[in-house]
Amino acid sequence: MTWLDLADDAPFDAWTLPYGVFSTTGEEPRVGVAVGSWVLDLAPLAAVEGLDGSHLFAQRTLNSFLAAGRRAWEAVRGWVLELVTESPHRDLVEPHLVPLAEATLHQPFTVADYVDFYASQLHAENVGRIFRPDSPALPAAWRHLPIGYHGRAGTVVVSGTPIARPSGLRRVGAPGSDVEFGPSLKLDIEAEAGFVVGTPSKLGSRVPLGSFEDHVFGMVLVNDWSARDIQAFEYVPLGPFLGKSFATSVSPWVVPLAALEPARVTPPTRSPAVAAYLRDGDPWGLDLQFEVSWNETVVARPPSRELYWTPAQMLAHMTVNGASVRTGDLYASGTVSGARPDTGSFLELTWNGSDPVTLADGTRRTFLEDGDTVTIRATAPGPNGTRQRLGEVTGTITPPP
Ligand SMILES: O=C(O)/C=C/C(=O)CC(=O)CC(=O)O
Ligand SMILES: [Ca+2]
Ligand SMILES: [Mg+2]
Repeated sequence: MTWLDLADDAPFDAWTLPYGVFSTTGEEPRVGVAVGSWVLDLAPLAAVEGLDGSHLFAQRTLNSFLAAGRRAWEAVRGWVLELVTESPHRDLVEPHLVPLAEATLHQPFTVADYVDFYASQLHAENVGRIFRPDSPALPAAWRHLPIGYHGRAGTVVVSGTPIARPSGLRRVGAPGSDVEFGPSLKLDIEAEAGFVVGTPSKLGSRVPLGSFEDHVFGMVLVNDWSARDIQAFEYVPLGPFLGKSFATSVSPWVVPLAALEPARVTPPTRSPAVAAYLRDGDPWGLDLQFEVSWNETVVARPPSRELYWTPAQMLAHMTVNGASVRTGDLYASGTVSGARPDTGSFLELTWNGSDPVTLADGTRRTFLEDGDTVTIRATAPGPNGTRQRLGEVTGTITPPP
């Protein structure tokens, strides 16, 4: 229970307590925690309290705090939970609550490497059917390992950043038609969960499943914008390149793994049995409920609980060859799709444009038009039967530069 007066429709409750970087007019960006409709300004509060770690918060990114490691994350979360739940702290805390409406939110962390997985079976099968109708829906390796590709860290942008329509080479007509250069005609979204690495691993070592929580700090919502026409032409056989590298949006608030404890579920049974390094005794399936809005019309509610691979397995896989991870690494689940229409992409929702959706204003859509706005939100089970909000990631399409 919190002493704060939280509206039912407040962006966050007093449990999730996500971290971000904010500024107010005339002041430097710094680390804050969102609670209700406020941001708790951690640096001055930690200074008043004489905490060792106060320097971690007077920073323009979360990276120093991410690098401080699991003990520090747990200690700070414990401190913040106590501040917002025990009423004697009210006089101390109140002067450091900034209304969210007055805060500018910045990119929360500097992204080191960015990897994108492909963990939703329904998504993989749908895209297989659309792009590779003459092949099996699932690639041969799909049930053996979490398939992924390396993305572009430098074009990960914070929610609200305008997304310029990319141009590239693509076929405008059927397979075999002329290849032309021009603005993408099939600009799409991908609703995903992204995981943020805090503690690095050593080159040449692995991060076993059981060490997931020692390395991964938390989760963001991701929109992996995708130009399907550019992608479909360029990506055989090396995988996504310019069709996805122009921008990937992330939510400004990083939800700590600790807040997701009540959302953990057992993932689906894997068949055939997976290799030992992917066998999870204490699994990290997550029961997230996404909601995709297209110009304010909710068009899909993709659930994540059926994802075949968990974020712990993704990390174990990413490092099984001795590749190391760094503070600020971001890796995403891949598009989260349930049965149609609850898919995490419009490629699937409109079946490659053949089955348009009607928005609340009566207009019909296949892929994104200039001026369209997409907002992805998510909720998850919280403590004691509550439901917690996990924030949102939004972006508006602007004409090609
Ligand atoms: O299956 C394909 O040909 C393409 C798949 C994607 O574009 C999805 C991707 O980026 C990975 C994911 O988000 O699941
Ligand atoms: Ca993706
Ligand atoms: Mg992308």
